[in-house]
This record gives sequence, C-alpha cells and structure tokens, in this order.
Amino acid sequence: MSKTILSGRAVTKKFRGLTAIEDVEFDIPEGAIYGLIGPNGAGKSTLFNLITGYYALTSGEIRFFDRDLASLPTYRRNQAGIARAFQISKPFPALTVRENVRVGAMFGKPERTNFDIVTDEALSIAGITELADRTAEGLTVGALRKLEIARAVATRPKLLLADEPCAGLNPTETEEMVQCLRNVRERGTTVWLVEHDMRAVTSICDRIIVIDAGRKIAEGTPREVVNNPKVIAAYLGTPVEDGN
Ligand SMILES: Nc1ncnc2c1ncn2[C@@H]1O[C@H](COP(=O)(O)OP(=O)(O)OP(=O)(O)O)[C@@H](O)[C@H]1O
Repeated sequence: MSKTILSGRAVTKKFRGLTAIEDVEFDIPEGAIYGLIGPNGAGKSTLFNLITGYYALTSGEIRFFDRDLASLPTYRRNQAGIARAFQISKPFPALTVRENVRVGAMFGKPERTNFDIVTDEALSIAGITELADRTAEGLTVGALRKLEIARAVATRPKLLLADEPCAGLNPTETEEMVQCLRNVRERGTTVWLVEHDMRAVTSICDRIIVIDAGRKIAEGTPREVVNNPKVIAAYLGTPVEDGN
C-alpha cells in the first residue's frame, strides 16, 4: 500500500453566510492520479485554494504527508512540494517557452544549481521540447496549457493540482494533455485534477472524488463513479461510458 500524500479531515470553508466546503474528507495515495468533479459552484476551486493556502480553513485539517498545513503560507506549501497548474496560463509573453519554464525551476529554490537540467526535463515531460525556443506569445491554447504544466513540474513538486487541464482543447490536444499528465505521474508526482471533460477524466484517473454543493457525495474508480446514481443525479445527468 502506498503512503498517503495528502489528507483532509472535516475540511470546511465558509464565506460569510455561504458554506462552500463542508466536512470534506480525502486521502490521496502517493503516485496516484485522482480526479475532482462536480457541478459549477460545487466548491472544487475552493478546495484546491484551501490546499494551496490561498484560502484559510474555517475548520478541519489538511495534512501533506505528516505535516499539518495550517501554519504554512502558500509559498512554503509550494516549497514543500505542492504545485498548481491553472487553467489560464499567464506566461511572460516576451520570454521563450524555455525561459518561462526556467523561471518555474528557479522559483523559491535559490540553493539549486541544475536549473537547465530541471528545465529540459519539465519541457520533455510536458511534450514541448520542440517549442522551447519560441516566444510564449502566440502559442496555441493546447501549447499554453502544456507550458503551464511544465512550469509547475519545473518546481519538482510531489503533488500537482491541475485546474481543468483539458478545458477548451480539441480531441488531439486532449489526448496529448492526458499523455502529459501520465508523464508527470511517471516522473513520480502525484496528480489531482479538476476536470469537466468526462472522457479525459475517466481515462486517466485511478479514482475520482465527487462534490456537490460543498459536500463529498461519492468517491471511487471511474466506473463506480459514472454509475453512481447520486453522481448521475447531481452532475452527469445521463450515464457516461468510462474511458477505460
Ligand atoms: N472568495 C469568495 N467569496 C465568496 N464566495 C466564494 C468565494 N470563492 C468561492 N465562493 C463561492 O463558493 C462556492 C463554490 O465556488 P467554487 O468556485 O469553489 O466552485 P467550483 O466547483 O470550482 O465551480 P466551477 O466548476 O464553476 O469552477 C460558490 O458558491 C462560489 O460563489
């Protein structure tokens, strides 16, 4: 059995009168690819924001390996090995793809000297080595998304939180992104992704957590989740075929 890399106990976040996340529990095993799905406004981004420290918990506990994250600010969580890849990538437009990834490699790691090796590795994992010398300006949505993954991977994270990595991608780009995330896991990074593209999420994830209105309503393998009546009622509408 692999070790738990990230766990949540009674995780709760209230914004004034609104409970965005309520009593959510999770245990993410090291080396896994997990999905987080649910309807718009279910609380998915809020949960990731609690893990990265962008929001403080109202109550509950989040542990990374054996460490309670409560006292750690965002940058310390990143240094500890939690990285996030956003849906909208905001690279430095005038810098090349390689330079943008190098910034990720250097971020918060002044003691490191092998920036070029780490940068090349991240470019390769994301499948954008051939774009390395192009400026970030004018990249396609698919290439920008891979650049976002590469920048996160260049921080050498133990856990990558990915926000809708397949949103707005065509089928070829989606397949490439799925491969990219598999490469990330092969390199030893655990992945937890929010994704609405059910074909992608069911083809790549070992397990999926489903939240609705701030509460966890299901967790299981892709097959279990897509056949779960609660998930069908709250989110899917109709059963979908899992991608396996
Ligand atoms: N900073 C905030 N202040 C007040 N309410 C917030 C804040 N952030 C999120 N919320 C509310 O919390 C609830 C959960 O929002 P969240 O963005 O986490 O949902 P989501 O599942 O990520 O949705 P989507 O799939 O549309 O991105 C929503 O009702 C939202 O309006």
